[in-house]
Amino acid sequence: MEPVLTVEDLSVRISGLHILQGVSFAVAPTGVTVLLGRNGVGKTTTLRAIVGLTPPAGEVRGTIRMGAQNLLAQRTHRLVRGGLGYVPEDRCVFAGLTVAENLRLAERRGTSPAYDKVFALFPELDRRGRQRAGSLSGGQQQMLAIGRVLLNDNRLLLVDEPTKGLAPKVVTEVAEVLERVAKSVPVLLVEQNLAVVRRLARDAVVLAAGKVAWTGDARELLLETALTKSLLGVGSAEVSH
Ligand SMILES: Nc1ncnc2c1ncn2[C@@H]1O[C@H](COP(=O)(O)OP(=O)(O)OP(=O)(O)O)[C@@H](O)[C@H]1O
Repeated sequence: MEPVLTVEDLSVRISGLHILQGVSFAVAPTGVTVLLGRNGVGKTTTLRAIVGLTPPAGEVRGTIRMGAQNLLAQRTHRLVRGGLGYVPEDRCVFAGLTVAENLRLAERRGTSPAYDKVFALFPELDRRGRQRAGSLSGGQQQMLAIGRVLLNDNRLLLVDEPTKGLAPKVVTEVAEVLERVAKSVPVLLVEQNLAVVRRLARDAVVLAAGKVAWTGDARELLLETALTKSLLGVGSAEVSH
C-alpha cells in the first residue's frame, strides 16, 4: 500500500540549531504511526514542518509528499483545506469562547461539518456546548481539540502528545478515542506514554540526534527492552501490560 505521507531528507534549522538533519520516513495509509524519541529530539519540529508551521526564522529543506503534492511549498491553510488535520501539543482551544463557538470556528466554508460524527465520539462536547472552553478539564480540552479537527474530512491527522499531563483514567479515554478515529483516518502520533503507544501504534519511527534511528513494528520495539532504553531512555518494562 502506498504511504499517505512520505518525508524525505527533511532538514530544519532554527536560530542556528540544526534540529532535523536529513529525516526520512513514511506514514502508512491506515492506522497509527508513532513518532518517538527522547525529549527535545525534534518530534514537534517534524510535525510543524509537515503542516507548514516552522517559525519564519527557520529554514526547511527536503521533500514532504502527500499523494503527488509536495507539501513543503504550501501554506498551512491550504494544507489544512487539502485534508491535513493538526492537533497541536498545547491544544490551542479558545479559552474565552464556548465549546460550541470553538467548534463553529473550525467549520470550513462550502463544506458540511460532521457534527454527528464528532458528537458520537464525544457526547460531552454536545452536552457542554455552552460551557467556556477555558473551564473544561485538560482531558475535555483535548477532546475539543481533536473533535474540532474531525469536523472536516481529513486524509491524515497529526496529533502531538495528546495524553500529556492527563490523569491515567483520562489517558485511557483519549487513547480509546484515537483508536476509534484511526479506523477511518491514518494518524501520525507523537506520544511519550509507551502504554498508549503499545495500544495504538502499528509502525514506529524513532528520532535520535536529528536523524531517524529506527523504524519498524512498534510492538516489536517495545519488546526490546535494551533497545527501547537506549533509544528512548525508558525501559519497555515500565509499560503497564
Ligand atoms: N522556535 C524555536 N527556536 C529555537 N529552538 C527551537 C524552536 N523550536 C524548537 N527548538 C529546539 O529544537 C529542539 C527540538 O524541539 P522539539 O519541540 O521539536 O522536540 P520534541 O522532540 O518535540 O521534544 P519534547 O518531547 O520535549 O516535546 C529543542 O532543542 C528545542 O529547544
